[in-house]
Amino acid sequence: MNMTDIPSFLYEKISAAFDTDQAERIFSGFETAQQRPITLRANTLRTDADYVAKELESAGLSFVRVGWYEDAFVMDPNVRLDELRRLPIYETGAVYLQSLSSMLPPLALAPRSNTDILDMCAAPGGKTTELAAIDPTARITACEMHAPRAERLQYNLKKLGATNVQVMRSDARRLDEFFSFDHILLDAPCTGSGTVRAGDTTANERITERLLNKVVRSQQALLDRALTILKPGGTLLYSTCSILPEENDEQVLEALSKKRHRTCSLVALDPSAWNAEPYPIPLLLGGQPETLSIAPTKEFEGFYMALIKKEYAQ
Ligand SMILES: C[S@@+](CC[C@H](N)C(=O)[O-])C[C@H]1O[C@@H](n2cnc3c(N)ncnc32)[C@H](O)[C@@H]1O
Repeated sequence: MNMTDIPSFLYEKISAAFDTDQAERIFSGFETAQQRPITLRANTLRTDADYVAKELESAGLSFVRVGWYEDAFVMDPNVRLDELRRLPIYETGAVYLQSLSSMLPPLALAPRSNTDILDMCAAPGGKTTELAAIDPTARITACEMHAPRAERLQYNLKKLGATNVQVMRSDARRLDEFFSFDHILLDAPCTGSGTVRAGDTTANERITERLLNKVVRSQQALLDRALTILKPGGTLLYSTCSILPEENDEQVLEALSKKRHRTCSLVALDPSAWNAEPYPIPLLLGGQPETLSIAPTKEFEGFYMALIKKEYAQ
């Protein structure tokens, strides 16, 4: 493989953070990502997965259903975006184009029914709408700081029929302690290092030390706030589409080491929940045993998840 196809900063970071086998897996994942097929989620707020399957078949678009999630579809590599976008199921919000990795956090959070949920960094709303579909009885607050992205979020919520969601256009780092939630999804801003495709000429300018330092600061502040406004007895799912330990395990362990968060601890995520064929999740090895790092592959973006529980104070 030609290493000049991978951003040089990222190449060095990955080589330093992982053993040779895992680093090679990541680099070859970036290579095969060039052929990543389109994936989508049936939006059960509008329809069900069998109806989506029938509509795709009658449009002559081939797909494979995913073993661990009945609403997930992997399209044949020959299916083009414009073919999908023309379909009534796309126009009416019966499907949402979403990567397989990014379907995992709402499933891993697995909210109890009829609870208060905060999606802290929500736009464009893939995971918000998935949460809304998982539990239409939930009261979901979707926070987004950037105005144009908040508008996109609002648009997607309406299109997909997620009526149990309130949008809050604010900086989630400053959410008042007056708010509290049973479940929080913190899908943090990140370098996007897991989504790199070899040969992407813009990635070298995008993924830099400066960006890493900026997102690490923001992740720290967001995680600190999330742990503060999580209700005792509640759970927080932290995720990034990065594979760098600075944004993932190191970030989570640093937050949990703070005295003020002593009632919070990691809950082990069980990878066997997403092990079914076809498309079992490809795990990266060597991280914290309770958390999950997903290797970039042809079908999956590199991704990270950690689940945290807050106990009642003694
Ligand atoms: C990784 S994206 C979220 C993707 C989204 N969860 C989804 O599944 O569609 C991170 C989002 O967080 C927003 N963001 C970044 N910093 C924020 C902050 N301090 N408060 C609220 N939103 C923030 C960004 O504008 C971006 O839309």
